[in-house]
Amino acid sequence: MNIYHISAECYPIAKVGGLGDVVGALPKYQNKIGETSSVIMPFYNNKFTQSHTFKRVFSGRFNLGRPFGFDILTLEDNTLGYDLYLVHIPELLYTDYVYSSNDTNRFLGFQIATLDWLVQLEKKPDIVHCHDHHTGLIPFMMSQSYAYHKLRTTPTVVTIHNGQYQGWFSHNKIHLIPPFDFSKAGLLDWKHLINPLASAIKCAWKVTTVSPNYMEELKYAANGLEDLLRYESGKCVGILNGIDDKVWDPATDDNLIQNYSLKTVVSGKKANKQWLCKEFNLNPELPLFAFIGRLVGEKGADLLPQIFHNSLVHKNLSIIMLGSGDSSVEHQLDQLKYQHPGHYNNYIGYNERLAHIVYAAADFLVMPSRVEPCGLNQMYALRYGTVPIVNKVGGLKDTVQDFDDNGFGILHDGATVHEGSFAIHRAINFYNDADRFKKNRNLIMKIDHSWDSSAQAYINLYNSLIL
Ligand SMILES: Nc1ncnc2c1ncn2[C@@H]1O[C@H](COP(=O)(O)OP(=O)(O)O[C@H]2O[C@H](CO)[C@@H](O)[C@H](O)[C@H]2O)[C@@H](O)[C@H]1O
Repeated sequence: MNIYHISAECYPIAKVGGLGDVVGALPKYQNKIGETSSVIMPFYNNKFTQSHTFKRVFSGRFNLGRPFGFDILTLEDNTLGYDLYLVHIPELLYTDYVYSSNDTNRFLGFQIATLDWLVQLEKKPDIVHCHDHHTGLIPFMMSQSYAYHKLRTTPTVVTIHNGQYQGWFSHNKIHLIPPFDFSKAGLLDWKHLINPLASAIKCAWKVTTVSPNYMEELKYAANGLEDLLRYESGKCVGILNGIDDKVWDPATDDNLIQNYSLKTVVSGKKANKQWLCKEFNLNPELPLFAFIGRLVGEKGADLLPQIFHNSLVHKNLSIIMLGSGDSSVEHQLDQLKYQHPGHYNNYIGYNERLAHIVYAAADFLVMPSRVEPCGLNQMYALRYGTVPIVNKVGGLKDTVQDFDDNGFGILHDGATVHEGSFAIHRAINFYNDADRFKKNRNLIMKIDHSWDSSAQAYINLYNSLIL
């Protein structure tokens, strides 16, 4: 089967968050099963594109108010485990960032150029798999735009990684979408705006999201799309994300200060913890708690300053925070450095290598998310022998069970300061029960969250669409 994943992010080419991880891993595992799975993404101006060489496989021009030229590039010396195609539109996409506050034209251009290329391929795609709203107009264009008539019978799948972001824009840009029968314009609309995510839900053959529990939650809280998701529930399914267990393996991860396996976990985690604590002036003798992620409301980031402060006053833990986002949360967190020297520190920004070291060094990872479609951090934590402390939502509920309930992590019921602080208190008691904590660490490192079974679940879904 010839599968094309279309996405704004793909690790290691360009990653802002979990979308990049998923698109960088899923095709690799689908190829392992024996399918032909490729990725199409924008050609950004970044470290990866500057340090690799590419060859052109197609050139074209499209109209977006005025003509734009574009090239489809492919990677020379590709060791990614899947074919990679980059859409190079110098005037729209060749930027040193992935997202900005004004992305409508950028991602419209990306989608149009992608289809202009796909439609003229001799070997038609068997499946077009779109990820998030940046590629959400593709199912509409494939089924309605005259220019893509040849792709009308190609099944489309859309995966919602985050239903909060929908990419809406005004109807006065409708003329930028390649011509279609105007009586079908309703397929683009949601609440008087063109809503790419809503359009994808209406037009794709199947809609998936990244955990079964989040699929259920979306029917009641989807930033305005609840009714639509309930109405379309017959074609919706939740498939739990996996992790790339080649990239995320403490035994081989070359980001780490010291590698470790199940056998060497005690000394290995200790070496990483000591390095990190020295680097960030933290006490390595105390249990180390970590947060990694975007500092936004969905992640419960606004709760962190108070949760951390409540815990830090007892002086019985160290905390490292790695993330960026809301500037007032960044500022409040940064202040904790001065209030709790030796016990709290942070890195405000994005740092892939440091994230790997933090997963390895920490004893606990906190995730007080209000919304968490799947969450990858808790799965990385488990693989690195770090106990996740999570609010019981979305995919966190699907992947973490409480240690007091025959499980291995810490669950709290609600994204509140009280719940988050009390969970840390429980974690410290757990840590002090050294035998139980050690046994638990061995158990969590063995949990298999690799992509194998979910990659197969997607293949089964595609098969159900191929007539
Ligand atoms: N400052 C920083 N420095 C270095 N690395 C950082 C970082 N901040 C975050 N990361 C990394 O980015 C990734 C975040 O993944 P998540 O799944 O938690 O988040 P995200 O909300 O972006 O994704 C959305 O899509 C994914 C994929 O479907 C869903 O799991 C998730 O619930 C949904 O919100 C992890 O690899 C993490 O280590």
